[in-house]
Amino acid sequence: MRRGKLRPDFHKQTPPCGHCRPGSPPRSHRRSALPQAASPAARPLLPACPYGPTTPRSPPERANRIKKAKPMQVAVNTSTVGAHQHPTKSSFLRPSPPCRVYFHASPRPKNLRAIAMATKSQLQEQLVITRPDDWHLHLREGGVLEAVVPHSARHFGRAIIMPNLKPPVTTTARAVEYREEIMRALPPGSSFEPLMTLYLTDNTSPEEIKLARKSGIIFAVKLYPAGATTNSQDGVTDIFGKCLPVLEEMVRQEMPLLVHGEVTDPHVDTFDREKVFIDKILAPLVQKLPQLKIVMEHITTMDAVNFIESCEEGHVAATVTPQHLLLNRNALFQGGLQPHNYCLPVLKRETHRQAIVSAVTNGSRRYFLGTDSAPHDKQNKECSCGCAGIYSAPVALSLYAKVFEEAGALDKLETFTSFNGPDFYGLPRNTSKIVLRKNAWKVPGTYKHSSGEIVPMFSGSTLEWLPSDQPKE
Ligand SMILES: NC(=O)N[C@@H](CC(=O)O)C(=O)O
Repeated sequence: MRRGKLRPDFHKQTPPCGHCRPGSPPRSHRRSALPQAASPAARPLLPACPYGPTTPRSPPERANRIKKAKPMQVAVNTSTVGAHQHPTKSSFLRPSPPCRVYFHASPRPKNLRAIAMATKSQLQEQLVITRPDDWHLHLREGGVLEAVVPHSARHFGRAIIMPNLKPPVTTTARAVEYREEIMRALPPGSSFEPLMTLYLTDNTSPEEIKLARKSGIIFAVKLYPAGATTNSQDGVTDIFGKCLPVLEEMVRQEMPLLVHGEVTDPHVDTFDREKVFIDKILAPLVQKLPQLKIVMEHITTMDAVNFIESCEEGHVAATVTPQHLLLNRNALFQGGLQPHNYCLPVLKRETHRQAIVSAVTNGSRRYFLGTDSAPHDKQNKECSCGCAGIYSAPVALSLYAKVFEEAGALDKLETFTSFNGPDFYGLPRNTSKIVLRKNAWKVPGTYKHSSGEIVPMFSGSTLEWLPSDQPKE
């Protein structure tokens, strides 16, 4: 395959999950799907429900269910998936019939299994990994910035800072000012490094890209299709026309393009906007400028996974958020409208979530951590026209660890959180470490800022994998 060219079978790939037939499991799912489906813990997280606590299935009941299943057959009840689940008061939440997924696994000798379990239980106590970076972060300005930046700075070494402010960060001069504001808001002694980005418009000039590269503080340019999401009204309307000279300069300057991958055509169904963007914009862009480094931000579909896999490794990559790994679109409606699970691109159906989990937990170098942590004031989320964006910075690491643990892939977590991002951007990996302890901790209900409060993802829930700077003695 030549650099930047799409594989010819890109549009014909087998859906990786939910439709597998005996004898033909997609290769990408054989390893990760088995432990994920077989493990009773392998279900998306269920945060606090306004209707009361959820009732988990008792362990013996789970064991019977697994024992009764025929060999090589694992039942996945898709009705258990969603941010809120309430079996005891759920006359309105009728379980859908289980979706059967078939796997072929070779029998493993018992002693190997015992070794694997022992290793797993040791790993569960404490994980020490290279300090992660966040390759997609919204910090905002003023009081909100001051309230949220300590959460990112506590766990992450660096972060790619999104430029969708009001007005957006379209020039190097403005990026320098914004960076200074971020540095002033950091807790004393913090070594957190903001990696700044420019907001691409139809009027961005190639000279601005040269300036950005020279500045040494700008690491990428962000493409928002005009009208796609929060503060994107000044975004791009003519990528292959007005923006082409800028993109060509970005190739020369080796400046990555970060893409919000959704079309804005109101006639395209919201749930199809990512796929249509790939077909109409991204795939042609990769063909046209095969040397341009592109990050498809916050991917949400198996179409995006297939696209990323079809591209030359090291040229096109993707960030993945905790919400798109843990939640499907049921989480938007479970027990009533859930504004704090609303982000863009919107959560998709379960088969897409599974495809993304499988892609990131197999150790691939094409995917890296990008929380898309996007704080909005509570009032602007819980209102008649709520903002898109999930505030995940304080919980993100715990959630990523949960995803990898449930996929039986904790050994791949560090690659995703701490290696793939810097390797793609051509930056050194962090040298300091962070510890994740298997300790239960409760997510605060809200975080206060100067003029209001922010509700974090999974607010009020109990999570495991508490991040800390200090290894246990
Ligand atoms: N993710 C979101 O839903 N919102 C982001 C913008 C974005 O990345 O789409 C925001 O800035 O609020």
